[in-house]
Amino acid sequence: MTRSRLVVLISGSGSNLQAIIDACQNNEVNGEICAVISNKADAYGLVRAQNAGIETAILSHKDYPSREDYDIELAALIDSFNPDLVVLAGFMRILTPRLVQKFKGKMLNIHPSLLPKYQGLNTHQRAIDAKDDVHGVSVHFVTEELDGGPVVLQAKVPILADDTADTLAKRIHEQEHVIYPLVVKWFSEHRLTMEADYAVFDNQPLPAQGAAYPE
Ligand SMILES: Nc1nc2c(c(=O)[nH]1)N[C@@H](CN(C=O)c1ccc(C(=O)N[C@@H](CCC(=O)O)C(=O)O)cc1)CN2
Ligand SMILES: NCC(=O)N[C@@H]1O[C@H](COP(=O)([O-])[O-])[C@@H](O)[C@H]1O
Repeated sequence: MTRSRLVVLISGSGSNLQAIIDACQNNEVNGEICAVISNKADAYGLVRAQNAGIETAILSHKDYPSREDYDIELAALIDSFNPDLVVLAGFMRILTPRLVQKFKGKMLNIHPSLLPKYQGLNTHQRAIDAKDDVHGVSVHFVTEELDGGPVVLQAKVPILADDTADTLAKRIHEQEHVIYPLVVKWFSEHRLTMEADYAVFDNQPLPAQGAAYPE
């Protein structure tokens, strides 16, 4: 089966990018990352991509007068790699409806909350401040509504009494690196559609290789 062409967008450390790089390199995912695009020149994820021999591009939003102008350029850059899937992995820019519509159904994002709770930023601290006992992470399709697209897979993580945003984020990151490659794998095997509702994993043991995806 032809490998899915992936373009990954980042703004920072790129640990989710690294998880997907590793999953592609060990053939857990039938995909190849054609390019990594960052809006930040100092994103460590660019180093991760270069170390893996993956083409990188920097497109700074600060170089454009408006969000629309930036997204026109970003859409053209993404398109130039002819992706089957666009993966937002810590990409910290809100995308305009025009760009979202161009890639709708083949653009995923990972968000550090159990959507629809805590859309937006600073989710870990907000969950702690609300005295929630459970938090988590969601992989969802990207739509015009910020963090409002159909959720594909979530992982739940308990909030411990002595948790800080940093200690909670560390445990959430661990689950991110499990579920994001899994969802990318399902997409590369043509098993996902925006129209379906998928299950939520309560961090149960993940399906055996090749098992059916959520009922
Ligand atoms: N149209 C959409 N765009 C984006 C989505 C989406 O679902 N629909 N997901 C986000 C990812 N994201 C949370 O998961 C997110 C990223 C960035 C922001 C934000 O407020 N960005 C600010 C700048 C913040 C900064 O530079 O640190 C901004 O764009 O002005 C909120 C949520 C990606 N885009
Ligand atoms: N709103 C988007 C958002 O906050 N995404 C979050 O950014 C981090 C990126 O880490 P990484 O650069 O190490 O993959 C991840 O925790 C991801 O959930």
